[in-house]
Amino acid sequence: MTSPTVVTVDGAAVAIAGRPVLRGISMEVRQGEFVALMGANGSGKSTLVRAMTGLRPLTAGSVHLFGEDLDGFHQWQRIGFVPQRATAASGVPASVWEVVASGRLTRRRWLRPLLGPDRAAIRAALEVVGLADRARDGVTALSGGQQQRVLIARALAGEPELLFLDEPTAGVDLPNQEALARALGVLKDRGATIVLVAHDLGPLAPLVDRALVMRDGRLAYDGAPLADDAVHHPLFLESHSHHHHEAPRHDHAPHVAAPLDGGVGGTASGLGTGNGSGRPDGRA
Ligand SMILES: Nc1ncnc2c1ncn2[C@@H]1O[C@H](COP(=O)(O)OP(=O)(O)OP(=O)(O)O)[C@@H](O)[C@H]1O
Repeated sequence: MTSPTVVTVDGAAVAIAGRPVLRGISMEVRQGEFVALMGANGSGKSTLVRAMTGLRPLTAGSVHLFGEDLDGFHQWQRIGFVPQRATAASGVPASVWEVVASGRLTRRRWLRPLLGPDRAAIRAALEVVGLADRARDGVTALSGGQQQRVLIARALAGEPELLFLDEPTAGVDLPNQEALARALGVLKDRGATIVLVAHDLGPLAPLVDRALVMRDGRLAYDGAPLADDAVHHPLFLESHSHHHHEAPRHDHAPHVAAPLDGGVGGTASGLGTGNGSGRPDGRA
């Protein structure tokens, strides 16, 4: 049985200051999938995640979350989002507990005190990221990698069914990357759907069901996870020009074998497509 689709992007385009940044993006994410969104700097990964969460308006196409058009979407308590290069320490100094508790806001009634289930969810989220013993500490006392884990815990405290993370491992040391991978593994085991932007997968690699690789604002690959070094294949590197004055032409997109060429709508769920036939180097 196929799992329901939780994210559907259809013909999406985004322009920033008149410049096309995303073009012709069509893809789906199914319930319970762990999808890695990869590609070179500036290829449009963050913009796509922002478009999928309604933070960046589309200039064409549509995004549906849980089958509902983003324009009318209101079930935000089902969604978690950990933005790029966010620092848990920005603004007023707060304790680890307070930052994680703020992730519970979407589940609480307005101005009601934290209830038993809220406290339990916050404690559980801190356990998952391995910071239960640091709850009372100020976030500024933590390392960058630990702060990133606090942000993951904040997203987990909302008990999201669908979690977006933008480069959670960037600038994070290996032990913290491993802790993060464990936390995301717990979430995956609970059945959550995860869409994660990453440059290199590192310890996250075993969790990834499917990779999407972007190049110049387009999807260049959708299929079985790639080895980290394959993503640096010339096919996925940026074109020489960073200016996009010309109308995009389809024949500029790298030709990658199935599964992108496969199904109707150009999407492959990755369920049952993991035969390696979509490797950019053409090797099966
Ligand atoms: N707010 C903005 N204003 C102007 N240009 C932007 C803005 N946000 C993104 N861009 C441009 O859109 C393109 C895609 O950027 P985006 O951040 O989505 O790429 P990315 O793949 O996430 O890159 P990185 O790995 O560096 O974060 C880049 O050329 C970037 O300069």
